[in-house]
Amino acid sequence: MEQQEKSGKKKRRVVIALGGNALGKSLPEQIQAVKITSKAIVDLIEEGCEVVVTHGNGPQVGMINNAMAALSRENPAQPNTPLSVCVAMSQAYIGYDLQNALREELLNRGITNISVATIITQSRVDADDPAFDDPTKPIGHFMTKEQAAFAEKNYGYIMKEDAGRGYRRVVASPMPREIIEIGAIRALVEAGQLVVACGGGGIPVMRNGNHLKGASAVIDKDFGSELIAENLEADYLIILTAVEKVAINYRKPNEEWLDELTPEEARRYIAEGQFAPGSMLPKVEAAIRFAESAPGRTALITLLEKARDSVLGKTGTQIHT
Ligand SMILES: Nc1ncnc2c1ncn2[C@@H]1O[C@H](COP(=O)(O)OP(=O)(O)O)[C@@H](O)[C@H]1O
Ligand SMILES: NC(=O)OP(=O)(O)O
Repeated sequence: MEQQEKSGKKKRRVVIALGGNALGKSLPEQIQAVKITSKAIVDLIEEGCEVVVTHGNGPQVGMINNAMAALSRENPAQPNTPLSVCVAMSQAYIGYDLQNALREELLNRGITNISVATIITQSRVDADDPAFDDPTKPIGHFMTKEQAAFAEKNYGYIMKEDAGRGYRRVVASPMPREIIEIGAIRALVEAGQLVVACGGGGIPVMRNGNHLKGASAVIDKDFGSELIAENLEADYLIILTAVEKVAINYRKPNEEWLDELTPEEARRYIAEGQFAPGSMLPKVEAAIRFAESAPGRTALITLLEKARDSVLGKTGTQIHT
Protein backbone atom coordinates (compact mmCIF):
# COMPACT_ATOMS: atom_id res chain seq x y z
CA MET A 1 0.00 0.00 0.00
CA GLU A 2 2.04 2.94 -1.22
CA GLN A 3 1.19 6.45 -0.14
CA GLN A 4 -0.12 8.61 -2.96
CA GLU A 5 -0.08 12.38 -3.00
CA LYS A 6 -3.37 14.14 -3.74
CA SER A 7 -2.12 14.59 -7.33
CA GLY A 8 -1.90 10.79 -7.65
CA LYS A 9 1.90 10.99 -7.89
CA LYS A 10 3.85 8.31 -6.02
CA LYS A 11 5.48 9.68 -2.89
CA ARG A 12 9.27 9.86 -2.77
CA ARG A 13 10.67 7.78 0.07
CA VAL A 14 13.46 9.45 1.99
CA VAL A 15 15.77 8.21 4.72
CA ILE A 16 17.20 11.22 6.50
CA ALA A 17 20.30 10.68 8.64
CA LEU A 18 20.84 13.33 11.31
CA GLY A 19 24.40 14.33 12.19
CA GLY A 20 25.76 15.63 15.48
CA ASN A 21 24.66 19.23 14.94
CA ALA A 22 21.01 18.14 14.62
CA LEU A 23 21.04 16.87 18.22
CA GLY A 24 23.35 19.17 20.21
CA LYS A 25 25.95 18.12 22.74
CA SER A 26 23.95 17.89 25.98
CA LEU A 27 20.43 17.11 27.17
CA PRO A 28 19.26 20.78 27.26
CA GLU A 29 20.96 21.47 23.90
CA GLN A 30 19.21 18.43 22.42
CA ILE A 31 15.75 19.68 23.42
CA GLN A 32 16.45 22.96 21.57
CA ALA A 33 18.25 21.40 18.58
CA VAL A 34 15.49 18.89 17.79
CA LYS A 35 12.99 21.75 17.39
CA ILE A 36 15.00 23.08 14.43
CA THR A 37 15.65 19.54 13.19
CA SER A 38 11.92 18.78 13.24
CA LYS A 39 11.16 21.79 11.05
CA ALA A 40 13.57 20.47 8.39
CA ILE A 41 11.98 17.00 8.56
CA VAL A 42 8.39 18.24 8.39
CA ASP A 43 9.42 20.46 5.44
CA LEU A 44 10.14 17.22 3.57
CA ILE A 45 6.78 15.74 4.53
CA GLU A 46 5.10 18.90 3.20
CA GLU A 47 7.13 18.42 0.01
CA GLY A 48 5.36 15.07 -0.42
CA CYS A 49 8.02 12.72 0.95
CA GLU A 50 7.60 9.61 3.11
CA VAL A 51 10.29 10.05 5.73
CA VAL A 52 12.28 7.72 7.96
CA VAL A 53 14.60 9.46 10.42
CA THR A 54 17.89 7.96 11.55
CA HIS A 55 20.48 9.66 13.74
CA GLY A 56 23.98 9.51 15.22
CA ASN A 57 24.77 8.89 18.87
CA GLY A 58 28.56 9.23 19.25
CA PRO A 59 28.60 11.92 21.97
CA GLN A 60 25.50 10.52 23.67
CA VAL A 61 26.53 6.86 23.85
CA GLY A 62 29.90 7.89 25.29
CA MET A 63 28.20 10.02 27.93
CA ILE A 64 25.83 7.19 28.90
CA ASN A 65 28.64 4.65 29.03
CA ASN A 66 30.73 6.96 31.26
CA ALA A 67 27.79 7.52 33.61
CA MET A 68 27.06 3.80 33.88
CA ALA A 69 30.76 3.01 34.43
CA ALA A 70 30.94 5.63 37.23
CA LEU A 71 27.87 4.00 38.83
CA SER A 72 29.48 0.58 38.85
CA ARG A 73 32.76 2.00 40.22
CA GLU A 74 30.77 3.52 43.12
CA ASN A 75 28.84 0.33 43.70
CA PRO A 76 30.72 -2.86 42.78
CA ALA A 77 27.48 -4.85 43.13
CA GLN A 78 26.27 -3.00 40.02
CA PRO A 79 27.98 -4.65 37.01
CA ASN A 80 29.09 -2.40 34.18
CA THR A 81 26.56 -1.75 31.43
CA PRO A 82 27.48 -3.29 28.05
CA LEU A 83 28.02 -0.83 25.19
CA SER A 84 25.14 -2.44 23.27
CA VAL A 85 22.76 -1.52 26.13
CA CYS A 86 24.19 2.02 26.15
CA VAL A 87 23.35 2.26 22.41
CA ALA A 88 19.80 1.13 23.23
CA MET A 89 19.56 3.81 25.94
CA SER A 90 20.80 6.46 23.50
CA GLN A 91 18.18 5.44 20.90
CA ALA A 92 15.44 5.72 23.48
CA TYR A 93 16.25 9.15 24.88
CA ILE A 94 17.14 10.71 21.53
CA GLY A 95 14.00 9.14 20.05
CA TYR A 96 11.93 10.50 22.93
CA ASP A 97 13.03 14.09 22.23
CA LEU A 98 12.75 13.73 18.44
CA GLN A 99 9.35 12.07 18.70
CA ASN A 100 7.91 14.90 20.78
CA ALA A 101 9.47 17.69 18.72
CA LEU A 102 8.23 16.09 15.47
CA ARG A 103 4.75 15.54 16.88
CA GLU A 104 4.53 19.19 17.92
CA GLU A 105 5.83 20.46 14.57
CA LEU A 106 3.33 18.29 12.65
CA LEU A 107 0.45 19.55 14.80
CA ASN A 108 1.65 23.18 14.49
CA ARG A 109 1.35 22.80 10.71
CA GLY A 110 -2.08 21.22 10.94
CA ILE A 111 -0.88 17.71 10.01
CA THR A 112 -2.96 15.44 12.23
CA ASN A 113 -2.92 12.13 10.36
CA ILE A 114 0.73 11.23 10.98
CA SER A 115 1.94 9.84 14.28
CA VAL A 116 5.59 9.47 15.21
CA ALA A 117 7.18 6.36 16.67
CA THR A 118 10.72 5.40 17.60
CA ILE A 119 11.69 1.82 16.90
CA ILE A 120 14.45 0.42 19.08
CA THR A 121 16.47 -1.06 16.23
CA GLN A 122 19.11 -3.79 16.25
CA SER A 123 21.66 -4.22 13.48
CA ARG A 124 23.27 -7.61 13.02
CA VAL A 125 27.04 -7.55 12.69
CA ASP A 126 29.50 -10.35 11.90
CA ALA A 127 31.41 -11.73 14.89
CA ASP A 128 34.53 -11.96 12.71
CA ASP A 129 34.29 -8.38 11.41
CA PRO A 130 37.92 -7.12 11.37
CA ALA A 131 36.67 -3.85 12.93
CA PHE A 132 36.55 -5.65 16.32
CA ASP A 133 40.38 -5.74 16.25
CA ASP A 134 40.82 -2.12 15.18
CA PRO A 135 38.70 0.40 17.15
CA THR A 136 38.08 3.53 15.06
CA LYS A 137 34.72 5.01 16.09
CA PRO A 138 35.06 8.12 18.30
CA ILE A 139 32.49 8.33 21.09
CA GLY A 140 31.91 10.67 24.02
CA HIS A 141 33.40 14.09 24.58
CA PHE A 142 36.78 15.52 23.63
CA MET A 143 39.53 15.30 26.24
CA THR A 144 42.88 16.93 26.83
CA LYS A 145 46.04 14.84 26.49
CA GLU A 146 46.22 14.49 30.30
CA GLN A 147 42.56 13.43 30.62
CA ALA A 148 43.05 10.93 27.80
CA ALA A 149 46.13 9.43 29.52
CA PHE A 150 44.11 9.13 32.76
CA ALA A 151 41.22 7.37 30.97
CA GLU A 152 43.61 4.98 29.23
CA LYS A 153 45.39 4.08 32.47
CA ASN A 154 42.40 3.89 34.81
CA TYR A 155 39.49 2.83 32.61
CA GLY A 156 41.33 0.85 29.92
CA TYR A 157 39.89 3.08 27.18
CA ILE A 158 41.59 3.34 23.79
CA MET A 159 42.07 7.02 23.04
CA LYS A 160 42.91 8.70 19.73
CA GLU A 161 43.74 12.24 18.74
CA ASP A 162 40.95 13.66 16.54
CA ALA A 163 42.09 16.06 13.80
CA GLY A 164 43.67 18.60 16.15
CA ARG A 165 40.43 18.93 18.18
CA GLY A 166 41.56 16.88 21.19
CA TYR A 167 41.37 13.23 22.21
CA ARG A 168 38.36 10.92 22.09
CA ARG A 169 37.71 7.36 23.12
CA VAL A 170 37.45 4.99 20.16
CA VAL A 171 35.51 1.71 20.00
CA ALA A 172 34.99 -1.00 17.39
CA SER A 173 32.62 -0.10 14.56
CA PRO A 174 31.63 -3.19 12.54
CA MET A 175 29.53 -3.01 9.39
CA PRO A 176 25.78 -3.53 9.84
CA ARG A 177 24.63 -6.55 7.80
CA GLU A 178 20.91 -6.81 8.60
CA ILE A 179 18.30 -4.56 10.24
CA ILE A 180 16.45 -6.90 12.58
CA GLU A 181 13.28 -4.78 12.94
CA ILE A 182 13.01 -3.89 9.24
CA GLY A 183 9.55 -5.51 8.93
CA ALA A 184 8.06 -3.31 11.66
CA ILE A 185 9.73 -0.19 10.25
CA ARG A 186 8.43 -0.94 6.74
CA ALA A 187 4.90 -1.58 8.01
CA LEU A 188 4.80 1.81 9.74
CA VAL A 189 6.27 3.67 6.76
CA GLU A 190 3.80 2.04 4.39
CA ALA A 191 0.98 3.02 6.75
CA GLY A 192 2.09 6.65 6.31
CA GLN A 193 3.58 7.05 9.78
CA LEU A 194 6.78 8.87 10.67
CA VAL A 195 9.45 6.55 12.03
CA VAL A 196 12.64 7.26 13.95
CA ALA A 197 14.83 4.16 13.64
CA CYS A 198 18.34 2.75 13.59
CA GLY A 199 19.74 5.36 15.99
CA GLY A 200 23.53 5.22 16.19
CA GLY A 201 23.49 2.79 13.26
CA GLY A 202 21.48 0.29 15.32
CA ILE A 203 22.29 -1.72 18.44
CA PRO A 204 25.09 -4.06 17.35
CA VAL A 205 24.05 -7.68 17.84
CA MET A 206 25.41 -11.05 16.78
CA ARG A 207 23.19 -13.97 15.89
CA ASN A 208 23.49 -17.15 17.95
CA GLY A 209 20.68 -19.39 16.72
CA ASN A 210 17.48 -17.56 17.64
CA HIS A 211 19.30 -15.52 20.26
CA LEU A 212 20.74 -12.07 19.52
CA LYS A 213 23.75 -11.23 21.64
CA GLY A 214 24.83 -7.58 22.09
CA ALA A 215 28.27 -6.69 20.74
CA SER A 216 30.70 -4.23 22.31
CA ALA A 217 30.70 -1.71 19.48
CA VAL A 218 29.08 1.39 18.02
CA ILE A 219 28.03 1.16 14.38
CA ASP A 220 28.56 4.12 12.08
CA LYS A 221 25.15 5.73 11.59
CA ASP A 222 25.91 6.55 7.95
CA PHE A 223 26.24 2.81 7.18
CA GLY A 224 23.19 1.86 9.28
CA SER A 225 21.18 4.57 7.51
CA GLU A 226 22.35 3.34 4.12
CA LEU A 227 21.32 -0.23 4.88
CA ILE A 228 17.87 0.82 6.05
CA ALA A 229 17.46 3.06 2.98
CA GLU A 230 18.39 0.14 0.72
CA ASN A 231 16.04 -2.25 2.58
CA LEU A 232 13.15 0.23 2.32
CA GLU A 233 13.86 0.84 -1.38
CA ALA A 234 14.13 4.56 -0.64
CA ASP A 235 14.52 7.07 -3.45
CA TYR A 236 16.82 9.31 -1.42
CA LEU A 237 19.31 8.90 1.38
CA ILE A 238 19.91 12.38 2.80
CA ILE A 239 22.90 12.64 5.11
CA LEU A 240 22.66 15.86 7.09
CA THR A 241 25.79 17.30 8.59
CA ALA A 242 27.56 20.60 9.30
CA VAL A 243 28.54 21.43 5.71
CA GLU A 244 26.27 22.30 2.75
CA LYS A 245 28.31 20.28 0.27
CA VAL A 246 31.20 17.87 0.05
CA ALA A 247 34.48 19.50 -0.91
CA ILE A 248 37.70 18.45 -2.51
CA ASN A 249 40.82 20.12 -1.16
CA TYR A 250 38.71 20.84 1.93
CA ARG A 251 39.97 23.86 3.89
CA LYS A 252 42.81 24.44 1.40
CA PRO A 253 43.21 27.55 -0.79
CA ASN A 254 42.00 25.52 -3.83
CA GLU A 255 38.91 24.16 -2.00
CA GLU A 256 36.10 23.21 -4.41
CA TRP A 257 32.50 22.45 -3.35
CA LEU A 258 30.88 19.66 -5.36
CA ASP A 259 27.29 19.71 -6.67
CA GLU A 260 27.33 16.23 -8.15
CA LEU A 261 29.47 13.12 -7.94
CA THR A 262 29.29 9.77 -9.67
CA PRO A 263 30.37 6.74 -7.63
CA GLU A 264 33.45 6.46 -9.87
CA GLU A 265 34.47 10.08 -9.21
CA ALA A 266 33.81 9.63 -5.48
CA ARG A 267 36.05 6.53 -5.43
CA ARG A 268 38.80 8.46 -7.19
CA TYR A 269 38.61 11.23 -4.57
CA ILE A 270 38.61 8.64 -1.77
CA ALA A 271 41.82 7.17 -3.22
CA GLU A 272 43.31 10.69 -3.21
CA GLY A 273 42.46 10.99 0.52
CA GLN A 274 40.03 13.89 -0.01
CA PHE A 275 37.60 12.85 2.76
CA ALA A 276 38.56 12.69 6.42
CA PRO A 277 38.21 9.18 7.96
CA GLY A 278 35.63 9.11 10.75
CA SER A 279 33.83 12.20 9.42
CA MET A 280 33.22 12.77 5.68
CA LEU A 281 34.66 9.45 4.47
CA PRO A 282 31.89 7.15 5.86
CA LYS A 283 29.26 9.53 4.47
CA VAL A 284 30.71 9.38 0.96
CA GLU A 285 31.19 5.60 1.23
CA ALA A 286 27.57 5.15 2.38
CA ALA A 287 26.41 7.45 -0.44
CA ILE A 288 28.27 5.36 -3.05
CA ARG A 289 26.73 2.13 -1.72
CA PHE A 290 23.23 3.60 -1.84
CA ALA A 291 23.63 5.14 -5.31
CA GLU A 292 24.87 1.83 -6.68
CA SER A 293 22.26 -0.33 -4.90
CA ALA A 294 19.61 0.19 -7.61
CA PRO A 295 19.02 2.50 -10.57
CA GLY A 296 17.40 5.86 -9.80
CA ARG A 297 18.65 6.18 -6.24
CA THR A 298 20.27 9.42 -5.11
CA ALA A 299 22.30 10.13 -2.01
CA LEU A 300 22.50 13.74 -0.84
CA ILE A 301 24.94 15.26 1.62
CA THR A 302 23.98 18.69 2.93
CA LEU A 303 23.13 20.94 5.87
CA LEU A 304 20.15 20.28 8.10
CA GLU A 305 18.47 23.57 7.10
CA LYS A 306 18.92 22.70 3.41
CA ALA A 307 17.15 19.32 3.46
CA ARG A 308 14.13 20.58 1.50
CA ASP A 309 16.27 22.48 -1.04
CA SER A 310 18.42 19.39 -1.53
CA VAL A 311 15.49 17.17 -2.61
CA LEU A 312 14.42 20.00 -4.91
CA GLY A 313 17.87 19.79 -6.52
CA LYS A 314 18.84 23.31 -5.42
CA THR A 315 21.83 22.49 -3.21
CA GLY A 316 23.86 19.79 -1.49
CA THR A 317 26.14 17.25 -3.12
CA GLN A 318 24.21 14.63 -5.09
CA ILE A 319 25.77 11.22 -5.55
CA HIS A 320 24.13 9.10 -8.21
CA THR A 321 25.07 6.81 -11.07
N1 LIG B 1 36.11 16.78 2.01
C1 LIG B 1 35.29 17.28 2.91
N2 LIG B 1 34.24 18.02 2.51
C2 LIG B 1 33.38 18.54 3.43
N3 LIG B 1 33.50 18.35 4.76
C3 LIG B 1 34.52 17.61 5.22
C4 LIG B 1 35.47 17.04 4.31
N4 LIG B 1 36.36 16.34 5.04
C5 LIG B 1 36.01 16.47 6.32
N5 LIG B 1 34.90 17.24 6.45
C6 LIG B 1 34.27 17.53 7.75
O1 LIG B 1 33.40 16.45 8.03
C7 LIG B 1 32.35 16.97 8.86
C8 LIG B 1 31.21 15.96 8.91
O2 LIG B 1 31.59 14.90 9.75
P1 LIG B 1 31.05 14.74 11.24
O3 LIG B 1 31.13 16.04 11.95
O4 LIG B 1 31.74 13.57 11.84
O5 LIG B 1 29.56 14.35 10.92
P2 LIG B 1 28.17 14.29 11.68
O6 LIG B 1 27.42 15.48 11.17
O7 LIG B 1 27.60 12.99 11.21
O8 LIG B 1 28.40 14.34 13.16
C9 LIG B 1 32.03 18.27 8.21
O9 LIG B 1 31.34 19.15 9.07
C10 LIG B 1 33.43 18.80 7.83
O10 LIG B 1 33.93 19.59 8.88
N1 LIG C 1 26.87 6.10 15.64
C1 LIG C 1 27.33 7.19 14.99
O1 LIG C 1 27.81 7.14 13.85
O2 LIG C 1 27.24 8.39 15.70
P1 LIG C 1 27.83 9.80 15.27
O3 LIG C 1 27.25 10.11 13.91
O4 LIG C 1 27.34 10.75 16.33
O5 LIG C 1 29.32 9.68 15.23
